[in-house]
Amino acid sequence: MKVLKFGGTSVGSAENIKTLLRLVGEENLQQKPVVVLSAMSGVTNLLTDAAERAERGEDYDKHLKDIEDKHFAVIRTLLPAAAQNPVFTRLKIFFNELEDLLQAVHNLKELSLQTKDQILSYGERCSTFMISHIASQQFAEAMYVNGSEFIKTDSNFGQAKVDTALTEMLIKNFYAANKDKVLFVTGFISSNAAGRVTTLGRGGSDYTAAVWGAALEASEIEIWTDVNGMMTADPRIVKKAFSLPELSYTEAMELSYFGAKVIYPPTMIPAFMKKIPIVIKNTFEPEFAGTYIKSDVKSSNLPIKGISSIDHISIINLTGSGMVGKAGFSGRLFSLLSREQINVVLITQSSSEHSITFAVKPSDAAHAIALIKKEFELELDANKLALPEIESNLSVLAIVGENMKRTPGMSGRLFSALGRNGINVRAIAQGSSEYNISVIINKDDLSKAVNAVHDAFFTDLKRTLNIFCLGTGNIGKTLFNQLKEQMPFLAENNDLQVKVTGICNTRKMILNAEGLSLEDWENELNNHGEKANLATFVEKMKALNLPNAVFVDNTASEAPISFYQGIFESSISVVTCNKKGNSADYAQYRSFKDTARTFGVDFYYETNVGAGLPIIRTLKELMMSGDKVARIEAILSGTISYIFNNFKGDAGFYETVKEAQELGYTEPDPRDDLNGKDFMRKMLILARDAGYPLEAENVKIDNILPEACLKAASVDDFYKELKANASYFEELKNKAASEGKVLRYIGKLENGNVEISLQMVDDSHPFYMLSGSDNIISFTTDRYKSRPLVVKGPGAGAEVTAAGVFADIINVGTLS
Ligand SMILES: NC(=O)c1ccc[n+]([C@@H]2O[C@H](COP(=O)([O-])OP(=O)(O)OC[C@H]3O[C@@H](n4cnc5c(N)ncnc54)[C@H](O)[C@@H]3O)[C@@H](O)[C@H]2O)c1
Ligand SMILES: N[C@@H](CCO)C(=O)O
Ligand code: NA
Repeated sequence: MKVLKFGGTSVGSAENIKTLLRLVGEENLQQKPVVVLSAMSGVTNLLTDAAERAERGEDYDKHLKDIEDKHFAVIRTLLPAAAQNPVFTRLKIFFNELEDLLQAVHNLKELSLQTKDQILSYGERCSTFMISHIASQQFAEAMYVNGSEFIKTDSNFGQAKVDTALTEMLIKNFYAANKDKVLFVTGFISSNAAGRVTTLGRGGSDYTAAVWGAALEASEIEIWTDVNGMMTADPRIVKKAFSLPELSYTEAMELSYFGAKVIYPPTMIPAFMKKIPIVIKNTFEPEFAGTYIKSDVKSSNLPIKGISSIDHISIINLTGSGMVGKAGFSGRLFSLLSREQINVVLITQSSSEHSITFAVKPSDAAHAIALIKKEFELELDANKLALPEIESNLSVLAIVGENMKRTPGMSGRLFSALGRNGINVRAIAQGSSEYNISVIINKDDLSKAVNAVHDAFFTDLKRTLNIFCLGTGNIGKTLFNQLKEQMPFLAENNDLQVKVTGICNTRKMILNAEGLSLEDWENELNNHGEKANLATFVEKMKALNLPNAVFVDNTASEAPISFYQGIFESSISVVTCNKKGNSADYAQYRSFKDTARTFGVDFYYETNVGAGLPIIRTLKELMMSGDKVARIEAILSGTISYIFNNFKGDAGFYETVKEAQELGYTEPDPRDDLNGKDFMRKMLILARDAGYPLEAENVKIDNILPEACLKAASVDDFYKELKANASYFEELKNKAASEGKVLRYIGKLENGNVEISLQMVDDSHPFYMLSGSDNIISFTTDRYKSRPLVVKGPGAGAEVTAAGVFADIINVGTLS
């Protein structure tokens, strides 16, 4: 059987409670799970506030009312009218008791820890009672359990210590007598020998789950929260942080000791003692595997598991000859602090024993100094000890992982990353277990430091790219073939692995964090994929939260564009051959670039212009190196180029267009090529990259088609009209030929103006000599003034386009 614990957010609203019950329903109900619940989010704070207000003699009615409303709204939403009454009645009894207690505090102006525990207990009791009743609509065997009756503790109110033997016996007996029930147990609360309510302190509901799990030898303890498990670093600081699939208990404790609030370390101890795996799962992304904390973790190639940090600490320095050789000095110091409940975060001592530095919470620092002055009065008076000094505005950063022990060079890597980034280290401590190396740095440097250290330790991973591919047409398919061919070479020569972790087309989609087989992807997608839904695909991609993720858009659709923004914001790079994004409104183009930059990810779209030809890149490098673009002249429609190069002699126009389509040069809809729209998009993107904030309507286009072709409502009609208008095209061709010229469709950008025109050029024109689907682009710049820089070659076709997409993908994370 399993123990499932749901935290405050998971029970925080009607919607979330429904999700929670669905998750419980998906369990194997043959072996009844035990469900441990927290108070609804916000309620514990409201209760604390109310109690403190009462103590000060202030009004607390609004707090009570808020708590009541929160619960009653859920009852009205999730229970049918007929079933509401008993729950309302019971909760009203709870609220009356609570009001009496608060009234008593108000009268006495005194709030003992014992009374406070009693008051707080109503948070868990209300939520759990209510939810167990909602659950009973779904499973008849749902039962409310006041957990305080089964977890027996000492009388240390606020942070009680569990009597394990007695507790385990009580839980076992109770469970045995109620084996057929799904127990909904209040987290956090317990009771002492006299039956008074006690509480288990911070992270108390996790602790409840661990205690029940250990007593019942559960197969697993699932902690359902609102994040995707434990991550390599605080994701608010490190955008590239990713979820860890597995951790040992020690690693999890070290990681969460500093910062990672996912689970409170002591709560793991009961599970650790009985080797029961703890799984951290996300209620809002249940399909995400989460983090397993267990004893037999698979060996991992990660040098460290993560970086944890404490945002704000103070350090206290003690120096003086009084410490030298005095066994027991540090003993006296630290037992004093522990007696006074001051938590010492970290200690370093110089080898000369001349000084001791230790870190505490800033709010404890002044108290610690006062205690030291009193305890060491004699030493201070005799000048054997200097007055203790406090330094504030500091942070702790720690790297954690069991592999450190076996791997030399770990601290070297840590300190060189800090050094390279100009971060000053105030103090260092290495846990004797070698699971943890901690440094104290300035608070202002914390974010930079954690990011730099994350990069330094997880760069190997950078070499695995996880790609999510949209579109399996002409370009998408060719890309997969190229990837398959090239994979062994990349692994061998570039330490690079490209994993296809998702594929989606208009019909089907499939995702797999392990990577999909490139031999068999088509069969996998068609036979094991689910029905395609782009929004779901993107959500699932984000949920997988893989490092170095790249979203590859190989469609010609508008649909994916609206997702780019959110994808960048999830720190995922985008590679696209789809021009629709960059050629829609300027504001959107701008926002894509800015967002990608803010989130430190890449946005590559080389194939938007001239397929695989290095055009976007060339322009970018010209601009970055300070050159100024005076003029761009270009032929950028591979399709029209092919048509003009092959529509000669006896060849018909219609047949030539068909050929271009069969050769894979045209857009999925060839009208986009012939009406100049595709060319317009490319010119617009170039102009924007060259620094002009233009819109599509600013581009002047010469039309090369007769009216009837332009108006064709479908591709079939379009081809019919091309046939019917054969003479129009013949005339064009003959006119050019009679003058010894060729037809060229040429785009020009000059002084922020863009136009595309149909021209007849003779052999003195640089664009005269072209063949196949060639594109040509000439950049006239400050530096390339009298003779322009020219890029020329095939600018359409599946192989060259897929190759351009491929190159963009492998550049992710490596080019700036
Ligand atoms: N052909 C070229 O030479 C060339 C050159 C440069 C750029 N491009 C660009 O490449 C892109 C793809 O062209 P293609 O010839 O491979 O097209 P295609 O029609 O052969 O394939 C498009 C694929 O996208 C999928 N798709 C469409 N809308 C989708 C959606 N909303 N969600 C998920 N999947 C969707 C389709 O199922 C199909 O698999 C186009 O944007 C084109 O402009 C092509
Ligand atoms: N259809 C496009 C493909 C390259 O973007 C062309 O003919 O140029
Ligand atoms: Na290109």
